[in-house]
Amino acid sequence: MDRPCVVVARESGEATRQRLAEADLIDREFGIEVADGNLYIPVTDPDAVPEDLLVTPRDVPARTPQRTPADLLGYEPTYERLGDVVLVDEDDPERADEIAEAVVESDIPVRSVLNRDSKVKGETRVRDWEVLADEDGDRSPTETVHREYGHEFLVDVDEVYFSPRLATERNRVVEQVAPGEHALDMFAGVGPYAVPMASAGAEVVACDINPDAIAYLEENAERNGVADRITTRVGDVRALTDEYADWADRLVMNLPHTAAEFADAAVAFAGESCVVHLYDIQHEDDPFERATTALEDAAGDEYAVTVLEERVVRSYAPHELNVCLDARLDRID
Ligand SMILES: C[S@@+](CC[C@H](N)C(=O)[O-])C[C@H]1O[C@@H](n2cnc3c(N)ncnc32)[C@H](O)[C@@H]1O
Repeated sequence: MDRPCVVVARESGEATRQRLAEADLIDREFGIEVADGNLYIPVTDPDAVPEDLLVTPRDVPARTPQRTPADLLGYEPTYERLGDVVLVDEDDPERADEIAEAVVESDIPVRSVLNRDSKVKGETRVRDWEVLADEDGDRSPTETVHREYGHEFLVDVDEVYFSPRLATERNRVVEQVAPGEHALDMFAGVGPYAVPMASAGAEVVACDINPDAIAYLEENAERNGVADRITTRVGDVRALTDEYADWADRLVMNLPHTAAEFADAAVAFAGESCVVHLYDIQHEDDPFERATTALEDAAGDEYAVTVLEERVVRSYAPHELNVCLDARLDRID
């Protein structure tokens, strides 16, 4: 029987599949079909599909039902998938073990199950993990390959900060990048902004204080074929203000809680006209005030600050929001 499917060229298939998955539009009762260089992705609600995608009827095969951890447990556990690693956030050790066992027994592809063992810590924002299950003793249970909007990232959550939850937000920023622009990723991690910005044609400088993050970023630049467009630096990004003074057309400042303290460095990096994506975590009452004020104070009468977008990325804690301020700095002659 025909089902509504998004049809897309195979090269853009993974990026489209991810967009549809994030919008929760994939009809998981049917399989994705590859034919004639195209992917046919069954969707639950054709009217909700973004207008730039084409929907067509197609007789795609029904999927054999998969056993999920929830089927085995009788309740819906909370977990995130990062490549073939499953990340659990469970305080009760018995319940954590029960979830890990169900995850391994289920039909989801998994190599290891990790439980959060601390909050993110210190400058590098890395947390401790407890290994609950490790199905392949030959590889590190904390290292995996994560795929996001057509790019792949090798990441070890024991060595570097990484969150798969920001995929849509990162793509929103990357979609604004123009070929040839200078983009400086001030807190780059393993490169989930830097690598796709380079793929979009930007000349990228990526900095991180964590040497392991930069080692992974360099590996990820190679994996995604953009190593020639990314320059890396290890250390406090403020040490680069002379080397990259007046250089940037775009700045990514993804160090929520503290990025606003780096507004002076951002102004030093800014060229004639520079778009800044400044992330913050603030109370819901006025979540953009601190970032806006910090940029305006740092800009002084050297740059005009125009707010382009005030975006709520996600809820962080009760009454606290993770937000992104998009602003443009234009030099005043
Ligand atoms: C929240 S993580 C974001 C990483 C990456 N942008 C992402 O989306 O996955 C912030 C990163 O900033 C780095 N960092 C912290 N302080 C820094 C500093 N002063 N200069 C450069 N990097 C810094 C940390 O090591 C960490 O990798």
